[in-house]
Amino acid sequence: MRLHFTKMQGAGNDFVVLDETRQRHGLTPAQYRWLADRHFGVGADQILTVRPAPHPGVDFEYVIHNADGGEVENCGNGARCFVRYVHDAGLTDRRCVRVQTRAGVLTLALQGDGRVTVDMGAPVFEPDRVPFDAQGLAPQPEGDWQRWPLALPAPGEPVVALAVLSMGNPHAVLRVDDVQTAPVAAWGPLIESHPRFPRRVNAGFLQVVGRERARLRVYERGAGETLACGTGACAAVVAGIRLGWFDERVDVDLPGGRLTIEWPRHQGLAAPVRMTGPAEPVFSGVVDVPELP
Ligand SMILES: N[C@H](CCC[C@H](N)C(=O)O)C(=O)O
Repeated sequence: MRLHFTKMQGAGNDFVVLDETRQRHGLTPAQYRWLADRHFGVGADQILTVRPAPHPGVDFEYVIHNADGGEVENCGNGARCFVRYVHDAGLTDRRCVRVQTRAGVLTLALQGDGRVTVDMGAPVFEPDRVPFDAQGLAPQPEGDWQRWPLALPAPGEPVVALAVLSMGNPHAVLRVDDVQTAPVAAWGPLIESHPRFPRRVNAGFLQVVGRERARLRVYERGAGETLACGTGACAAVVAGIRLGWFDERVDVDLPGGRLTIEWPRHQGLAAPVRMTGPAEPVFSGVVDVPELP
């Protein structure tokens, strides 16, 4: 199947963008995996698909597949690239669009300086909506929101304390002294696939630099460590604000670039998280995707 695509990146998190506004391609998980493969395919952390609005309340449908071929609920860096794509491709003349994802509706706005601001919606702590093992995940009263002990499956591994929450997609945040020396390669896969997370989880390694500065590395569900994770930056800042480490606006430095996250916690736990960061096209191309079951 011959496909037109556009390669994009947001703070180094990279994407293949497909336009299905006129027709569906009907790709299989194996074909999404092929497109994401950095040796046999195009190469990307995620595949983003633009589809027509499923209802009048939004402008487009925004569909996300991880490099492992699985469809997921949300992708923050991808959302910024999404609005840059639909604007540059002439699919809209608006600089602010609303999109429907599996997790809900996002509002995406192109800024004058080329960056993009996304209203990511409210974080979710309730176990019945957080795709985790609900055991013991009842929301804690403010102030003593516990960091969750997680006994890693490997015997002899230390018990780590994680903050778990959802930005539409699941996140587990671990505080570390220095992201450079954090055990991302060793612990990331263990946390990602730990039995406590029945739909797996994105594992964030957070270094608190100051009340308005953080450094973060993320071992992403279905993609491994990426150069940036937008929902991961949102989850880390929200967890840090609730645990008293941050003010309500934090610059987060990830290996691929900087994201600015704002959460007006004083408005309540249901306050929406806003993320601002870069979104850049890299190249466009045509590729023959093999027939894969
Ligand atoms: N790996 C994530 C999806 C992509 C999220 C990330 N690339 C972002 O920018 O938010 C998951 O399985 O939930």
